[in-house]
Amino acid sequence: MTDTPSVVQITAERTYDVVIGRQLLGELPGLLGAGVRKVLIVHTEALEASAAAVREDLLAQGYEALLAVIPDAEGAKSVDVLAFCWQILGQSDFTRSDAIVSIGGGATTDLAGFVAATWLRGIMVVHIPTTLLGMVDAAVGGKTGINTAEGKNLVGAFYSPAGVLCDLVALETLPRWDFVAGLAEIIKTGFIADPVILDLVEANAEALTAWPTADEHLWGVVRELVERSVVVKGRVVSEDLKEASLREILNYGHTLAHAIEQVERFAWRHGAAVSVGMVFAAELARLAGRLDDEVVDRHRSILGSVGLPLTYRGDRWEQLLAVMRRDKKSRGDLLRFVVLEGVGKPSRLEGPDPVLLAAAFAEISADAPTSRAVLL
Ligand SMILES: NC(=O)c1ccc[n+]([C@@H]2O[C@H](COP(=O)([O-])OP(=O)(O)OC[C@H]3O[C@@H](n4cnc5c(N)ncnc54)[C@H](O)[C@@H]3O)[C@@H](O)[C@H]2O)c1
Ligand SMILES: O=C(O)C(=O)C[C@@H](O)[C@H](O)[C@H](O)COP(=O)(O)O
Ligand SMILES: [Zn+2]
Repeated sequence: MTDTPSVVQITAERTYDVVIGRQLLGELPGLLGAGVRKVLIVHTEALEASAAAVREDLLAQGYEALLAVIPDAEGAKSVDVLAFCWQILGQSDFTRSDAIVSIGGGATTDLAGFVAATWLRGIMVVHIPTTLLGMVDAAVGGKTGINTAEGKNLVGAFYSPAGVLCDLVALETLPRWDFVAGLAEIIKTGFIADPVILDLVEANAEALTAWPTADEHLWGVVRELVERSVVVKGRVVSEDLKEASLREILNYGHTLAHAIEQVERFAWRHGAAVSVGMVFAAELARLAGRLDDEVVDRHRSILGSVGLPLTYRGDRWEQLLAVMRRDKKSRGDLLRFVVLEGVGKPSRLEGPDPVLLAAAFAEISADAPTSRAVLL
């Protein structure tokens, strides 16, 4: 694998680079610039060593650098953790010329991005994603936020970072199932916009599920998957940062996924829920006469081939439906879904008949009928 970093430039609110490569932490001062004096490094305990290394580096370069240790995973995305970070910033006199650096998975970058968006109505943030999902999706594009008791990401802001450093070295320690969860968003990107991604995953499925790996070829594949996913996301958010329309395609599979996460009290990984959500969306599109069997089958085969779940328990439909009504794509009583009309051909399905929705859910419920003739 080449050691030369690749750069994807995004113009959304501001112009910034997403740098993809190895050993990139030395690039951080260049992204922060000379005007910044204080930096709050937001991280979880799992990333303590990386955060300490970044802090040492920044101190050596003359910055004042503080650490904020936040809870792991979805535990970070709460109003209490947000207030904890605000308190550190306030007590340390952070001004508009200071900055936040996040080091961690998507939960950390979502929280830290929202801290940056809200402190003094917006200070600089640089993300250093350390999960596959963070690199290909969460750290890129400026969606930030927290959960509330009523649902996932219900409070947040669109707030673009000043830069993103995807240092692939971080993936060496990423546990297999967190790596696989990241593949779900990569596969999503393949279905909505880049079929080459699907080919790459299909050709390397077995090896990808044996993560972590020392196989140089596979590292090259992972790098290409990260680059391709970031290119798609960058293109979409550069055109529609605030999700007026096009950006909704990045939400493929998420209407049901977020409901599953909520009903499961966040015991499911986001990527796993997105996997089930995409199979549901594919079934919905098929039942609505929009998508052919072949593409629906390809959802099950590719997601299943990397070990992602394809079904959900059948007895929670009413609960899921209630949560889905709070999805950000809803308009009043109108439920709206991103569906596909083919690979790379996303569209919307608005206000589907409740019978159709229930039938699509029956197809993915753990006690799903083997026949696909539910509505025929
Ligand atoms: N803002 C967006 O556009 C966007 C996009 C996709 C997902 N998200 C959000 O991202 C979150 C999911 O992100 P995630 O899958 O990265 O989960 P996560 O942030 O919960 O991280 C998963 C686990 O990996 C650990 N970890 C992180 N980096 C590691 C490393 N290098 N080595 C070992 N362990 C490491 C973490 O401690 C955690 O336990 C969800 O909250 C989701 O809503 C946001
Ligand atoms: O960037 C986007 O836009 C996305 O929808 C990407 C999703 O993968 C991500 O999970 C996002 O956080 C979901 O956003 P939400 O608006 O549905 O909360
Ligand atoms: Zn997602």
